[in-house]
Amino acid sequence: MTQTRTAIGLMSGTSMDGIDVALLRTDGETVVERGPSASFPYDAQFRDRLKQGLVEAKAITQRDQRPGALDALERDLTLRHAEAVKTFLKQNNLSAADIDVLGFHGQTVLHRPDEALTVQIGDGALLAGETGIDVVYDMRANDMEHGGQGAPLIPAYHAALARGAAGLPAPVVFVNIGGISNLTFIGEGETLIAYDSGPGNTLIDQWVEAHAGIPFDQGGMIACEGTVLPALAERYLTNAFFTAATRRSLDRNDFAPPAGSDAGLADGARTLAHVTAAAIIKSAGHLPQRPVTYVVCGGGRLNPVIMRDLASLAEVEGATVLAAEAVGFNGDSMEAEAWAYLAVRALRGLPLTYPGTTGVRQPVSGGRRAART
Ligand SMILES: Nc1ncnc2c1ncn2[C@@H]1O[C@H](COP(=O)(O)OP(=O)(O)OP(=O)(O)O)[C@@H](O)[C@H]1O
Ligand SMILES: CC(=O)N[C@H]1[C@@H]2OC[C@@H](O2)[C@@H](O)[C@@H]1O[C@H](C)C(=O)O
Repeated sequence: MTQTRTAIGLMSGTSMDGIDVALLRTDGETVVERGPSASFPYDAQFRDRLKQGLVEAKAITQRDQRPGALDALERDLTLRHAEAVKTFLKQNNLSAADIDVLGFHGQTVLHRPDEALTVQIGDGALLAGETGIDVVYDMRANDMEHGGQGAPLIPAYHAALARGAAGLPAPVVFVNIGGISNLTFIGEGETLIAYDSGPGNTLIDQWVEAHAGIPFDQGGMIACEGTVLPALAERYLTNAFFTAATRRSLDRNDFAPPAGSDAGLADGARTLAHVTAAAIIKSAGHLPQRPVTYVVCGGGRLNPVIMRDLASLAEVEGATVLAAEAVGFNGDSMEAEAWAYLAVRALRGLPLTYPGTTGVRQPVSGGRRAART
């Protein structure tokens, strides 16, 4: 029998809102148990440092380079993850000895799949030393080295969840609406197809930050006061990303927010919420079959304006949209759970990605290991 391991996944996503932590018991194939989860938000000052880090990362040509303040940022980001792990363990009456491995995503500061360059800052050895737990990190690189897009990596976990959830009307598509959105199609015989589907919340976040000084449009309160501006929406939805013959993964900066003169605050937020929903449906048009069910995770599912638009666009195609919770999953912690799952797969040398999920030449494992000291 294969060993069931207890893993903690750590995700700092493209929204740069904080660290999601989740515990998972798994053998790397079956999800034996989804455990507790928590979020540790970044303060405004640290978010600003991360944003500055994205600017400095543009100078990177080799993935181990850390120009400007990136070196210090990597260290501080890692120490914040270590603190998050320690607090999480304490909150759940656990000790380091109870955990077999940490799956550490780090923070993507640069993602250029066309140049086979993806950079996640995060020091695995430092995290292992600080927490006393083995770490698997840098899980995107090997996929890229084998011709993949380096993203998305969550599909293997979506497939495991779908296997354990009897009665989900198929074909099912998992949608993650984070800073960027991505989707995973699970068809007959576990056919797995996945790709980034477009801008998620990042345009909305940048828009309301610039024009209202707030980090995100909580509950879609601003968007629901506005009207969709069709010309502005079309500017995004006619981007070559949606019509290209092959799917490519996105960098946070691939889509820029509108100029201040393009819209008022509410109309801008409303239009961008529509773009988020319409981008998903448009991208789903590249799938071999129309989905019957969309299961939505990520922070975007908490914006009712996005969810309403997504539901009405899906309905036209005969599909139903469900928040992850409606089918018993946790939409906030799914990515962190996935990183726990992937870490255990990496320990077993099992594939993390497949030709259908990242375009990699053959299924490959990945990740680097750092042993506890
Ligand atoms: N209550 C809410 N109402 C509206 N939007 C919300 C709410 N909570 C979170 N969000 C949105 O979700 C975003 C965070 O989503 P999430 O944590 O899934 O992203 P991420 O993991 O950083 O991104 P990615 O999946 O691209 O790596 C926030 O920046 C915000 O835009
Ligand atoms: C390079 C990178 O960090 N990509 C992220 C980003 O955020 C969402 C989307 O773009 C996805 O491709 C990926 O994260 C998810 C968790 C993944 O790899 O599955």
